[in-house]
Amino acid sequence: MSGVLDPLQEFQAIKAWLLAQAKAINESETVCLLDANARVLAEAIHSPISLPALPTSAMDGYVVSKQCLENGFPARLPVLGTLFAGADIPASLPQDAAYKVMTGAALPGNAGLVIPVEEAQLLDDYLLLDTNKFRKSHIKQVGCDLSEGELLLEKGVVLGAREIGLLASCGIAACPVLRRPKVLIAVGGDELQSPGVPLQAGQIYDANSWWLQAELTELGCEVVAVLSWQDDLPSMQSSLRPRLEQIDLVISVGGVSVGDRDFVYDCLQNLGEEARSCRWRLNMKPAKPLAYATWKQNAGAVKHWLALPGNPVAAFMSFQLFAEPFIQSLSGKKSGSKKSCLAQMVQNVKADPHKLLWMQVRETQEGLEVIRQNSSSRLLDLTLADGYLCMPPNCDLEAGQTVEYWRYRR
Ligand SMILES: Nc1nc2c(c(=O)[nH]1)N[C@H]1C(S)=C(S)[C@@H](COP(=O)(O)OP(=O)(O)OC[C@H]3O[C@@H](n4cnc5c(N)ncnc54)[C@H](O)[C@@H]3O)O[C@H]1N2
Ligand code: MOO
Repeated sequence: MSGVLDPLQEFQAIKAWLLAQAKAINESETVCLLDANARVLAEAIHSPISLPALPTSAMDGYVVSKQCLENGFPARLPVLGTLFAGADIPASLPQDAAYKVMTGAALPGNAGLVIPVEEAQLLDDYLLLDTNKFRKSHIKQVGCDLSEGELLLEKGVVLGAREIGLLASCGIAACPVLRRPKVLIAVGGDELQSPGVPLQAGQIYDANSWWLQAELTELGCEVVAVLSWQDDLPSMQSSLRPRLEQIDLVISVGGVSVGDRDFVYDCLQNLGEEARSCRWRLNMKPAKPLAYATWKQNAGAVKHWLALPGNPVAAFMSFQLFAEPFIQSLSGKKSGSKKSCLAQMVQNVKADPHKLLWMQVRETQEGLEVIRQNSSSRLLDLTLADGYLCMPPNCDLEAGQTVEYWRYRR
């Protein structure tokens, strides 16, 4: 793909090709509403009931029948009792009397008007209806919020508080959701040490498996295991192979470049006869090297491997640009793509003459500010940033210019 296309087109083409490989996992399970948060709906859901199911008072007040209203005003009506939410409903309202009524109380079919307490005139326990001023009935008619059979949620919707509330309001206690993608995290390098353990000379702390677990959990994946490989191919293969049966996706970080001990692509090429693998060195910074493989395991299940670069910021950007949308597709999410925002630049920023740059940006009162270092390893930049923007080669940015950027989830 490279060589013919400019860096932005090349990036877009690779991303589109990768996303075309990520078919939604087509297995579902039923979960109760409490466990449905952040899950992806496996089927469209229609309302089994109308809301409200009966005419209902929208106010605390007095209710009179349609016949009362036809009788005309002025009228002086005795108040026979009170209708409460959840209590028994009279079969019909009388034509010459009123009831006191509370918000949410179901009403008989011939209810014509609810007069809110604040607007009602009472004399000696009689309701006085002496004007024609009542413009609103304050009665919620059957199905005015939802009618039976109405589409509530489409397949692929990610369930959150609003969706769960809607389902609960229709009496739905459990719903079908797609199985979460099962992901294996693989990081490696002889230099890696776990946080919490003192470093030996030449060692560094493993950062990648940690942010990656946080990202994957937030995206609704099941992280099946976190493996750390040593820098030799046989041990890498022997630690990974037994795990491949039980996963949908491997995300590896590191070992994908051209170093003497970068064995990840060798691993990708040895995943079985039907395996297909690709590697790229994109003309961009960060997130230059990338590799991908897909293969079928014994039972025919399709598996994927996304190999991201080891430099932590490069890996993080590679995750944002490729892995996150890939996982959204795999998860069957209806609207997986990150929405962009617009803002005005605070300062001038020089583009690279040849490469596409992904720049970390911070939102300020004055506008959008670029965090200038654009380092592939400085994780501090990510914590200072609110998002990132794309600078194609030679496309300098000027102060005051409106630019598109993508915001991090938090
Ligand atoms: N001759 C070339 N060398 C390099 C190129 C190139 O095009 N030609 N590309 C550079 C770029 S860009 C990147 S990005 C890196 C990617 O290399 P790898 O994916 O093979 O990653 P490693 O070599 O394993 O590690 C790179 C760097 O990141 C540190 N690292 C690795 N894993 C972790 C981790 N889990 N937590 C924290 N830090 C980690 C590792 O120690 C290295 O410093 O290649 C360049 N080289
Ligand atoms: O992607 Mo490397 O991606 O510049 O550090």
